[in-house]
Amino acid sequence: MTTPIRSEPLYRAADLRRIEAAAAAQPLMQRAGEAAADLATSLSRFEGGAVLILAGPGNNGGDAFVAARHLRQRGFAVSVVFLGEISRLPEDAAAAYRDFDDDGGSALEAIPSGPRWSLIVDGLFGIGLQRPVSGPFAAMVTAANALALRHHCPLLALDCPSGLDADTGRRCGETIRASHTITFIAGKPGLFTGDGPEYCGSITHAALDLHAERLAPPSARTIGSDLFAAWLRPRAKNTHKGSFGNAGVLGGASSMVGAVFLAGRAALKLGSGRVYLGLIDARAPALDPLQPELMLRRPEALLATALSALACGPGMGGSDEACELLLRACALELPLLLDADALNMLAREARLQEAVRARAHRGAVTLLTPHPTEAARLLAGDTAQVQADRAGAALELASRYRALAVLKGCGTIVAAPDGRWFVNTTGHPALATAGTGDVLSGMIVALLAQGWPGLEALLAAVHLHGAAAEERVASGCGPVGLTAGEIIDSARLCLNHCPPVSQPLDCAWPLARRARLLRSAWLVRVARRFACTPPCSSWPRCSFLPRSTRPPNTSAPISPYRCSSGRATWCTW
Ligand SMILES: NC(=O)C1=CN([C@@H]2O[C@H](COP(=O)(O)OP(=O)(O)OC[C@H]3O[C@@H](n4cnc5c(N)ncnc54)[C@H](O)[C@@H]3O)[C@@H](O)[C@H]2O)[C@@H](O)CC1
Ligand SMILES: [K+]
Repeated sequence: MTTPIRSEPLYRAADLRRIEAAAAAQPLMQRAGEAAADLATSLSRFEGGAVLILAGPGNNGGDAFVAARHLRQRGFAVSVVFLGEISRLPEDAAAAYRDFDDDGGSALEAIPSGPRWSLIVDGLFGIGLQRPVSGPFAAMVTAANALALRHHCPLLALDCPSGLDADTGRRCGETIRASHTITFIAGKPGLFTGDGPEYCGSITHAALDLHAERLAPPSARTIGSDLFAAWLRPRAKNTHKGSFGNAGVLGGASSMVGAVFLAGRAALKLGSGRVYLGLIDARAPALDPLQPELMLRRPEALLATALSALACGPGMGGSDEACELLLRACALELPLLLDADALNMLAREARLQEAVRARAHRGAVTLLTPHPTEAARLLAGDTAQVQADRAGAALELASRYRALAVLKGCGTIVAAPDGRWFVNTTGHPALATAGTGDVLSGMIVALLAQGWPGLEALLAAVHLHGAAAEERVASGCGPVGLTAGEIIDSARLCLNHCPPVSQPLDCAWPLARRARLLRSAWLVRVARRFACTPPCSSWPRCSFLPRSTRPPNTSAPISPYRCSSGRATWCTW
C-alpha cells in the first residue's frame, strides 16, 4: 500500500498570472499546445483518427490552435470549431491561429456531423473564465459532452475543463466533463476540490519548462506524505504504552454511542498508547466488546483523566449537559479537536466561541473538522456558499475561530489561521456514509496524543483516511456498502506503510529537500551527488525515477515523461 508521496504546489489564477508575466519572453503557448498534442496523440483511439477541437475566444483557444496544428501535421483528421471573431483574439492566440491557417487548417463555426470522433479537445476556456458558460458556448459544451459519451471517446480539457472555476472547483454554467485534463505550468486548486475531481478526469501536469515555485510562491499545496514524513518515526525499542499518549473521546449521548466507539477504535489502531472514552448516555455499556482495549468512563471522569489530546463531538447531542462538558473541555490545556455536535454547539453558543478563541491566546491548539453544512452553521451562511469557495470557507473558519480547520468533502481542505492551506487528493465517494467522520476524528486525536503537531496530525489523518477508503474500494469493500469501521484497519495499514523520512527516496530533488529536513550532513552530501544537473524543472519528478516508484494513482499515459532536457516536461498524478 502506497500513498501519494509528494505535496505539489497549487496556484490560483491571480498567482499564475505572476508566473506568466515573469516568463512572458518564453513561448509558453507553443509549449502548451505541443504538450497537449503529445497527450492527445497517446489518447486518440485511432492513429490518424478524427479529432474535434473546440477553440475559445482567449488564450485557451490559442493552445487549442497550436495543438490542432501539431495534430494535423501528425496525420490526424482535425476539425477545429471556433466561436467568435478571429480579429478579437489576444495576440498570442491570434498568432497561433495564423500558424494553423498558414499550415492549411481552417476553423469551422459548428461541429460537423459525420465523423466518428476518436478524441475531443476542449480549448474553450481556461483560467480566464469570467462568468457562467451560457448561450452558444453552453450549447457547444453540451454537444461535446454528449458526443464523447456517444462515440465512447476521450475528452481532453486544456488547462481545466471549460465551465469549471479553476480557483474554487465550482461549476459555472455548462461544464465540460473531461476524461482527461492537461494542466499547464502548475496545478490549480479547483481541479482537486468541489466539482473539480468529477469534471477533470485524470489530470496531467505540463510544466512548460518552468519551475513555478522559483517564480512565485504557491497559493496552496496538495497533501503528500512528505508534509508529515518527519513525524513518521520508527518506534524506539525501549518504549511502553505511556510513550504514545492518552487519547480521549467525549460524546455518545443516548442512541449515539456508536460514534464514540468508532472514534475510539480508530484512535487505538492509529497508535495511541491508551484510549479513554467518555460516554454521556448514563445507560451506555461499560465495555466495547469488540474492542475491549478501550477504557470507558463517565464524562466527568474522562475530563479528570491525564489525557494527551481530546476529541469532542461524536454523537454528543446538544443538551445543556453536553454544552457544559464542552466548556470544561475547552478549559483544558491539551490539543482539542471539535467535531460533529461539538461544532453545532460552537456555532450557537457565544460562550463556547469565546472559550475556543481564548485557547488560541493561551497557545492551546484547537482543531475543527466540519463537513460543509456544519461549516455553514459556524460561518452563519449556507452550504451552497461554503461549497462555492471551499478554500475561502476553510480559511475564514481558521481565522474566525483561531483554530486549524478541516473542511471535509470531495477534495478536503486543511487551513491554518496563518493563511496556509492544503488540498487533499486521496479519498473516494465511498466515504459518503455514516461514521466516517467519527473515524477521522479518532485518527486525528491518535496522532495528537502521540505528540504530533496539530497541522501535521490533520494533514496525515486526512490523507490516510482518504487513502484507506481507496484501498478498501480497490479490495472490493466498496464503493457500495463500505462501512466506516472497515476503514480503520486500512488506515492503520496505510500509516504503517507510509515512508518515513529515513526510507529510500525516489527522486533527487525531493531527496535534497528531505535530507535538509533530517539535518544530516551525510544525507545532504548524498542528495547533492544524485541531484539532477540542472535540477529537474518538471514537477519535480525526473525521468530516472523507476516506474515502480511512481504514485499509485498514475492512471493517465506517461509516455512523454521527460526530464527538463526534453521540450515538454510533464508528469502525471
Ligand atoms: N498567458 C500565458 O502565458 C499562457 C496561457 N495559457 C492558456 O491561456 C489560458 C488563459 O487565457 P485567457 O486569460 O485568455 O483566458 P481564457 O482563454 O480562459 O478565456 C478568456 C476569454 O474568454 C472570455 N470569456 C470568459 N468567460 C466567458 C464566458 N462564460 N462566456 C463567454 N466568454 C467568456 C473572455 O472575455 C476572454 O475573451 C490558460 O488557461 C491557458 O490555457 C497557456 O498557453 C500557457 C501560457
Ligand atoms: K479548457
